[in-house]
Amino acid sequence: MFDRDRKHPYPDALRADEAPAPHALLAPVTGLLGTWTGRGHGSYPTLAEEFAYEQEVTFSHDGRPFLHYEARAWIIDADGTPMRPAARESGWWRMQPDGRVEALITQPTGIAEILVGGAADGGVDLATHQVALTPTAKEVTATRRRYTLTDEDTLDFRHDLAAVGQPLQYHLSAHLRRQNGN
Ligand code: HEM
Repeated sequence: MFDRDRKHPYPDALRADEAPAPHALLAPVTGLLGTWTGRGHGSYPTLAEEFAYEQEVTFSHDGRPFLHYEARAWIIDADGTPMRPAARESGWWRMQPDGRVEALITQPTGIAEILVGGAADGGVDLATHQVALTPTAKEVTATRRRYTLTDEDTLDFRHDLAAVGQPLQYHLSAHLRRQNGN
């Protein structure tokens, strides 16, 4: 049985200056390591209303040349009070030479995305390579995700979406701050 108290022999690191040392191929993305939180807005032509949300995003690594990515969001009202849980996703960003990135991201809404792109100058730009859908998932044909480190503690995020018959266009943007300590 899984022993919750057992210390994992290969824990993930949330910072570049803690063990294990980041793999050399992580160099273009070490600035992303850690936990980020902040607020964002979203809309889509098929939705009656815009929405505001709060999000927590974590990037970690275990010394190998990939990041573990985890994000969860919840809808908030105008005062910032949580209204209901929203999107969750997790995945792996496989770093290649020259800052190329191959990402695999899955969502509980039945969507599995494979994205390719690049990391350079404090920014990551990922676009759909393939999308796989479970039989009951909404139709998603493409996404584009852009992350920009505006300084070492501030991460801007924009997510474009092609879904339910609509062309690729704005779905979300958020302004995230690094959580203290990581
Ligand atoms: C921070 C992350 C996200 C938030 C807060 C968010 C929020 C929302 C909200 C509030 C809706 C309206 C339906 C509802 O109330 O549930 C929606 C619809 C939708 N979202 Fe997102 N979303 C996020 C990420 C994503 C991602 C990553 C994808 C796909 C890759 C996606 C694809 C869609 C689709 C396909 C719809 C349905 C549109 C329609 O049927 O008209 N969303 N989203």
